[in-house]
Amino acid sequence: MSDLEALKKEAALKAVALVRSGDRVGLGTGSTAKYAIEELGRKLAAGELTGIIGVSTSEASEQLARQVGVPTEPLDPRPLDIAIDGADEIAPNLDLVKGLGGALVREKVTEVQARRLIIIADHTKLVGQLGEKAPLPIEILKFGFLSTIDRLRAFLPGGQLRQPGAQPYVTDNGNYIYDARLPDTFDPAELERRIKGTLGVVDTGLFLGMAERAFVAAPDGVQELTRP
Ligand SMILES: O=C[C@H](O)[C@H](O)[C@H](O)COP(=O)(O)O
Repeated sequence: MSDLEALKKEAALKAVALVRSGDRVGLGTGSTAKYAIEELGRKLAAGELTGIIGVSTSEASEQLARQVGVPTEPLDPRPLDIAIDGADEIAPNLDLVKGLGGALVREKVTEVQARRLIIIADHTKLVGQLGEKAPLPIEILKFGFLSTIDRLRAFLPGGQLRQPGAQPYVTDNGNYIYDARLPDTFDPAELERRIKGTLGVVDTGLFLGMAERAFVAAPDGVQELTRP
């Protein structure tokens, strides 16, 4: 395991330590959340946790949960006790950019119902301001996507349709993603409103005011950050 992978796992174990038997747990998506799902499976198998139910934020996490023995249920209107997920950027106030793994919409729809959203990451995800390192993923309808991108480019120029190969990337919801370049200065809440008010947009990877705390692992230890 590389040093960075070891750090991601360390952060994940800290978050899973907050899960209590009987909890309904939002299962995040990505290379860091993977370690949390595996640890939940390990704890269930070892009898260190009982009766937890996972709610997956992607097909990939659902499949992993099955593999490691975490029982799951689809999202319903009941609150989740806790959700554990990674992030692409973490601002000092714990506002986040998420969605480089393509799961932003299911993550947001699920995690907004969590009493506690715990973010796990390695130290490379910390930024002074959102947009510093990562683009902002915006999920858009496939239908009319070029028109939607035109509308977005009017105030977010410089982004691009996510297209890793010959075809655009398709989300679990059957949509496309526009990876937007964020401006140097902006008001996150205002930008979120503006993007979501754009015809053809499903949702954005801005997670504002949602995370309760973050475990951020660095070579000299795991830092625990809480929302001010
Ligand atoms: O869509 C993916 C999610 O938002 C991930 O939580 C995010 O991309 C971080 O993933 P990773 O832990 O692989 O860096």
